[in-house]
Amino acid sequence: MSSVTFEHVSKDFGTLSVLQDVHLHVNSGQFVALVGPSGTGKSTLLRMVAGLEPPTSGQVTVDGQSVRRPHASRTLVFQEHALLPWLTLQDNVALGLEFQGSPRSAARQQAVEWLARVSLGDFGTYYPHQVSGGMRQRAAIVRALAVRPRVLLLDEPFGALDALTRLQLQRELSGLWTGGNMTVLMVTHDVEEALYLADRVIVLGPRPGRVIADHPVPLPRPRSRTAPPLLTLRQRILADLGVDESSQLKEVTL
Ligand SMILES: Nc1ncnc2c1ncn2[C@@H]1O[C@H](COP(=O)(O)OP(=O)(O)OP(=O)(O)O)[C@@H](O)[C@H]1O
Repeated sequence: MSSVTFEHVSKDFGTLSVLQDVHLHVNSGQFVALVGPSGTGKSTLLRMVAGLEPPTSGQVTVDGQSVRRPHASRTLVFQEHALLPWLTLQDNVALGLEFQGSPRSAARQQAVEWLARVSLGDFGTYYPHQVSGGMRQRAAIVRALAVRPRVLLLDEPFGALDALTRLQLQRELSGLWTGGNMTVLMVTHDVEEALYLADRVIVLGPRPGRVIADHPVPLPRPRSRTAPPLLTLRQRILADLGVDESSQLKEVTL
């Protein structure tokens, strides 16, 4: 587990000011969700923690050390799964473990165990194109978890999935995270997903993105999605985002 701090972080792409003076401290072991309108720099913040994008000013630190380049202790999972198509699910998961120095047989055994934790125990020998989108995304998530990163960065990890699969994967991630000690930063457009999973929901305002609200979610897990405190928080977050409640959307995504 590691703490992550954004200290007065700003980011410009050419003349476009994307982030302005973002100040945020994420405690070691915390699960933080970032929500906000499209184009406010949420993915850019994750890429900065991953070491893929430097801030224009300010700094991003992990455990007090300035992030300068990618490191295996910080893993990024995208919306589009990034499994290697020429490897089976089992070998995809095992690969990261082998990079870390596990002997091949031990890595493959661990990969089987990880896949079983997300109901993919019977699919280890399948190639990515032979399984569904939800199954691929599950495999991508356990591939990231298997190497036991200190910081897990999730960029709309369930965004491309149908609603039912998304709910199922949210439940699985909640279970996996409770058992694994790591710091998680997750970007999502789904306020309910943020409230179901996170310890804290950070709201970014319109571009140039900055933190406009920071809501703790003081509920133990597993959570009921309809718990009254969550519904109250949801209303507050939607108000922060300027979403009109009268639209009566059953499931609100931004
Ligand atoms: N490498 C880049 N070069 C130029 N512009 C970029 C680059 N990366 C991001 N941007 C711009 O920065 C802005 C913020 O992008 P980013 O993907 O971080 O936003 P976001 O909040 O994650 O958006 P969304 O919610 O739509 O995914 C966008 O206008 C995007 O075009």
